[in-house]
Amino acid sequence: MFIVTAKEMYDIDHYTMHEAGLDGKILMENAGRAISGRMEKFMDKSNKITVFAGAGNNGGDGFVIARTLYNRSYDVQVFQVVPDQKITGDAHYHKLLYLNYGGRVFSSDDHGHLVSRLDETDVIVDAMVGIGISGKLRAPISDIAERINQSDATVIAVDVPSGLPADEGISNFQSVQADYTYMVGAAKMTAFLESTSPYYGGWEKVDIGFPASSFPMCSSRELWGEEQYRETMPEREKYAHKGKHGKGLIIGGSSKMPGSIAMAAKASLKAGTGLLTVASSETVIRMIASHCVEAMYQPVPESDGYLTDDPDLSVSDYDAVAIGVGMGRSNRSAAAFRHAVQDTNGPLIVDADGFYHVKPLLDQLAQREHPTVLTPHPGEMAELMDVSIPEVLKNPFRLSAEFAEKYNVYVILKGRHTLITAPDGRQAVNDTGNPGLAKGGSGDVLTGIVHAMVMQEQGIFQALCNACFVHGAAADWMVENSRACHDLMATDVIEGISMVYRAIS
Ligand SMILES: NC(=O)C1=CN([C@@H]2O[C@H](COP(=O)(O)OP(=O)(O)OC[C@H]3O[C@@H](n4cnc5c(N)ncnc54)[C@H](O)[C@@H]3O)[C@@H](O)[C@H]2O)[C@@H](O)CC1
Ligand SMILES: [K+]
Repeated sequence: MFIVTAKEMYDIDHYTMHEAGLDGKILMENAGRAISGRMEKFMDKSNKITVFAGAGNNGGDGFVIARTLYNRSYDVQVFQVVPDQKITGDAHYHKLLYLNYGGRVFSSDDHGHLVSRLDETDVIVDAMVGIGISGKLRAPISDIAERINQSDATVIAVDVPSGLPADEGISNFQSVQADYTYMVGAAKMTAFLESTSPYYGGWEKVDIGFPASSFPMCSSRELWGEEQYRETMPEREKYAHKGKHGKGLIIGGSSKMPGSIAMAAKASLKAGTGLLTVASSETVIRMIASHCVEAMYQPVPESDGYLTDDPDLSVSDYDAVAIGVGMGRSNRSAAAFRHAVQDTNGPLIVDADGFYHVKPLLDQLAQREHPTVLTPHPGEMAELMDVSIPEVLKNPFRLSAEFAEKYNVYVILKGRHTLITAPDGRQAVNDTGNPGLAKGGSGDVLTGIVHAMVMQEQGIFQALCNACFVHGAAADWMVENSRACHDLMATDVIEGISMVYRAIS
């Protein structure tokens, strides 16, 4: 499923109508019919349905929904939230059809009727404003939005809850709070932002007949879920040997945080790494070796509990190197970091305290011939980019793309909707995971899975998307079957990896 901005959606519309030749009225018919069909799961024939229709094509969708439901014997009334003369074009065509079928349209200026109808309404259809919104919701629609939000009815939004644009970048907005949103043709960016996604309620995409080829032409952003995982995750060959699945190195750990690297190592092995070496201080190795017996260990010198550089550590001998987990922010470790950036001869994954060390080396990352992967959460991303955390949360798509392009890195911006970005601008939002992952250790496990995935036979971008998918799906499986979000531990997520591999292939 593609994720679009308003401009991209209008480009898809334009292509469909003017290049492929499908009439806009038919698209609107398809949208309204698809939504009314799916809405029926929320209703029965005794329900009263009130449709709020605006002036644009979003309102047009509303008139099709009203006609379809009216024609199926539902008790439907439409409240038009703009004067008659504002309803033009395809929306006007569908308004007339609705009237010709016998439907009734009222003005939202008739407050008495509006209030009494809302009192008895079971289902509200919000078709006031869609992705054509500009700025904050204006009166009278802003007042009606407030009334809708106070009502006890089930609120179904058409395309987007009225008040939200498709694009990221907003902070001052007022929106209808939907229980469920049917997004038309493609998912909209605001469905994945921390501040706006809750207004969508549950959601799904409805297909209205846009040519499949128009989406990749207009957008390079998609939602990564089970379908994409199944399509891209490589199968293990029958005669594969351990060397085929990657010879990996993880560098990190400090005496204060020995667990991090242990979890990353376990996750890496569990996710499929063929041969794993853990490079850490002797103190850390003593603490963790019995917890991860499958790994090999390479002691490196330490100072005051922190790793220092070991010039003899041959980072170039490994297929992929992960560095940073549990490493701490001591400047004693800076040289070890530079060593990994300069000599790693394959994908380099940087996480956690690694960001502190990598920041002065960003220009060097840009020169690396092999992929570099950074896995920050919004706070770490803000520090890397010298912007505020609210700024990152407001513009995650744009900031990740700018950063990835500038420094030639892959970025995994972690969060409720983890966003994966490639240096060439491709982006994916991961579809799995739950609040149980908001806990110390989750990031270490993700690093381990990413480390394993980049060594399997798949494109690097797909590898990162699949790593995020497996991480979230493992957490989901555990929460569905044996844990709750409260008690889910990072080590449980490692256990869940097996279930994902067994269940989805
Ligand atoms: N072919 C198409 O163009 C299709 C469009 N579709 C629907 O059309 C929508 C986009 O249609 P439009 O481009 O006509 O735009 P919208 O219908 O989303 O919005 C435009 C209307 O909203 C009003 N408006 C804008 N900002 C406002 C604000 N801040 N406060 C109050 N009112 C405001 C404008 O005055 C205008 O009347 C999509 O969201 C989708 O629902 C679907 O029917 C599929 C096909
Ligand atoms: K809407």
